[in-house]
Amino acid sequence: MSRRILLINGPNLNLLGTREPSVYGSETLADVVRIAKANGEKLGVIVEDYQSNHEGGIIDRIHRAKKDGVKGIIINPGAYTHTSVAIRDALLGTDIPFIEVHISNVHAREPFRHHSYFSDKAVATIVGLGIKGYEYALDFVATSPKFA
Ligand SMILES: O=C(O)[C@@H]1C=C(O)[C@@H](O)[C@H](O)C1
Repeated sequence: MSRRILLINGPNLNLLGTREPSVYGSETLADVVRIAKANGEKLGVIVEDYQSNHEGGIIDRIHRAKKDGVKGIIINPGAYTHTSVAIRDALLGTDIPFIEVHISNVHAREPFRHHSYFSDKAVATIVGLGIKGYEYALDFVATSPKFA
């Protein structure tokens, strides 16, 4: 059975394409999802996608992923990166390995963006590579035994 991978994007990432293009680029979230699903086909994995501006929705989706047999999560928590113990706990509580992705280089931005509640528990973090970061993450999640 194909490996199931969940792509989660947090708040304001639905605005990609028009949101601060100098920081986040001009591609849309639909572009990110389309590319991920196409690459998933090539890699022989099933890519599910979810975006929410609400912390509880993200938590509930992570809980459901466990039940659904998702083997890996690629998550850009958006601003919740810097605030959400609750989403951290959902990932730890379901024990699904994950890669943290940020489109921008958060370490080169405002100090409050330098801390993540996720990075120490992530298999890997990819920051500053634009939406390409999602592609690199999927390549790894689809092929690494860490997500088998
Ligand atoms: O670069 C990104 O993808 C992250 C996206 C956001 O929405 C910000 O709140 C984060 O601080 C950075």
